[in-house]
Amino acid sequence: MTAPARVRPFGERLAAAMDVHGPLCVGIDPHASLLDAWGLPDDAAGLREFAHRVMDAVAGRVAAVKPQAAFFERHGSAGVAVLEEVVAAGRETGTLVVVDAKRGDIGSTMGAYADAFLRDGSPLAGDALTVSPYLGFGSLDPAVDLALATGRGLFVLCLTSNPEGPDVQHARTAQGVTVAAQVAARAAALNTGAASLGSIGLVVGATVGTAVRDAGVDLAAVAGPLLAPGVGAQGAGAAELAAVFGDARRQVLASSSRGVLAAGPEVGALRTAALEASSQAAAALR
Ligand SMILES: O=c1ccn([C@@H]2O[C@H](COP(=O)(O)O)[C@@H](O)[C@H]2O)c(=O)[nH]1
Repeated sequence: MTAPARVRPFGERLAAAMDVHGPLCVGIDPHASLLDAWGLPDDAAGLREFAHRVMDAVAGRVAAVKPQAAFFERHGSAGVAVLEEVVAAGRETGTLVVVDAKRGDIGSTMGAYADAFLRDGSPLAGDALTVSPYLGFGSLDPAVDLALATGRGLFVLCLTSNPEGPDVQHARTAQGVTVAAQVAARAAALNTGAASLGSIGLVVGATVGTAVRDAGVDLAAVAGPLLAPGVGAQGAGAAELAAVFGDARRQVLASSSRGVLAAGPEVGALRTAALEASSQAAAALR
């Protein structure tokens, strides 16, 4: 009997993509204001044109794209269909797709989210999904299991880029460690034995300043990818990336949405902005 083909883990695929293209993820966040600035209607047709222009500009040229599910869901089922098209375009062009849906629920419901976003054959299943551990890290088990079984990945919210995050993430558990440090330790345990990067990553905002140190989070020990939103529109740049991530900088996938999308609507201008952001991230993180 032949052994089943081994699926290549997400972490390995992401490490390879970052080696080729640099450490940038382009966020696809079709804000109503951006649709307007691009001369597109704030409806599913406008959304579709926007999303395809971004994919035309960056697919095969950056390590990953990150469609923000909320901006697709606000257009109802027609918007979700466009999200499915983005996922399909990523598959067709060999571009990794991180679906930023930040799912998190009790374990039994988490199984259904995993089925939607991480199961082979699901039209919403990209290469990785953002998830929230704030119903308890163990509630994510169905997503962890399915991601690892299908060669997909997770990015678990750890230290988010918004100013409200520390209220929860810097709080201390009964064991005396911060919530963020505990999230990081759980991710590290899941990446034990991974060949290059593990497939269970964290979200750590590039805007968090000294929070990694303040909250006692050991990012290098995670041995998985670190998705770093906050680059561009939220104010972080090369200096912040280098300062926040220190010794863990080789694990970082910097993420910029509006910072790149503001260059639209022309495909060439979007591509130039993305490649420039990618070079800057590479220089900051090398
Ligand atoms: O801590 C987090 C987690 C996720 N995000 C998401 O990233 C983008 C940021 O967009 P910009 O236009 O580059 O500011 C957006 O989809 C957020 O939901 C984050 O910003 N911070």
